[in-house]
Amino acid sequence: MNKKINAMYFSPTGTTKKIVSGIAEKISENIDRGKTINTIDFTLPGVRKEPVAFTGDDIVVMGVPVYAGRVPNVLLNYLSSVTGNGACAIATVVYGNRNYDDALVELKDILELNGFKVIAGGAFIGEHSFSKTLAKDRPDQKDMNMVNDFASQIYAKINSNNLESITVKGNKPYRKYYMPKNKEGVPVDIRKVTPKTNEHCTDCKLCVEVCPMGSIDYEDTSQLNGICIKCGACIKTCPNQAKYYDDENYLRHKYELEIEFADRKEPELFL
Ligand SMILES: Cc1cc2nc3c(=O)[nH]c(=O)nc-3n(C[C@H](O)[C@H](O)[C@H](O)COP(=O)(O)O)c2cc1C
Repeated sequence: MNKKINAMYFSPTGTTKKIVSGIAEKISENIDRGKTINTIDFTLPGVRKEPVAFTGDDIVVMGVPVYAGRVPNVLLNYLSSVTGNGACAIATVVYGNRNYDDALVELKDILELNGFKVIAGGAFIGEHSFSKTLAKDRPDQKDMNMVNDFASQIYAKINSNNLESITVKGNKPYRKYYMPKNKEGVPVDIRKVTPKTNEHCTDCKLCVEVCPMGSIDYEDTSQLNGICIKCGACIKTCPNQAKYYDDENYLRHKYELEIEFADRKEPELFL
C-alpha cells in the first residue's frame, strides 16, 4: 500500500501525543513495517506558523485535547489552514474524564471542510490538565490496548477500500463552551486566570520552552507576555513544583471535577 502515515497533534501535557502516536504507529506497523511516520507536533507556536498540506496518498491521525467541551479555540485558525486535498483522516480527541461534549464532531467538521475524508474517530481519556488525580496516569495500558484495536480496525477499513465517512457523537449546532460555576452556582469566566511562581523556581526556563502560547517571559519567568490557556504544561513540567494557580474559582472547579467525575470513563470509537 502506497500510503504515508502522519501523526499531528497539539498536546501540552502529553496525553494526546500518546494516543495519536499510538494509533499512527500501529497503523504504520500494519501497512508498511518500519516506515517512518511523519510527525507534526503543533503544540509550540513556531510550528503553527508553518503551512501544512496533504495529498490523497496521506493518512493523517489528527488529535487535540478537549477544552471546555470543544476543540481548543486558540487552534481554530491554525486547523483551518491545514489542507487535506483528499487525505484520509482519523479525528481524535482526548478529554479529562468529564466529557468531550461536541469536540469530536467539531474536529471532524473542521477536517471535512478542509478537504479531508474522515474515516474514523475516537474520544479517549487523558489525565486532566488541571489535576494530578483526575484520570491519573491515563492513557494507561487498558487505553493503549484499545488504541491498538482501533488502529487495527482502521487498517482493515483502509484495506477494504470502503472508505465511508463516519458519524460521531455530538450536538449540532455545537453547545457553548463549557463554563465552571462559582459557589453560588453562577457560571464564571476563568480565562484571565494566570499561574503564580513560588520560591522553588530555579529559573531553569523549562516553563518558557513548553508554554504553547509562548507567553512566559524568558528574563522573568514569573511574568506573562501573552495569554494563558490553563493547559497545565508549565505546572506539570516544572521539576520543582514552582508554578501553581491560586484563583478561588479555578481551584473550586478543579476540586469539583475531581469529586464529580471520579468514575472511570472509557474510550469511544467511531468507524
Ligand atoms: C482549558 C481546559 C479545558 C478543559 N476542558 C475539558 C472538558 O471540557 N472536558 C474534559 O473532560 N476535560 C477537559 N480538559 C482536560 C483535557 O482535555 C485533558 O486533560 C487532556 O488529556 C489534555 O491533553 P494533553 O495532555 O494532550 O494536553 C480541559 C483542559 C483545559 C486545559
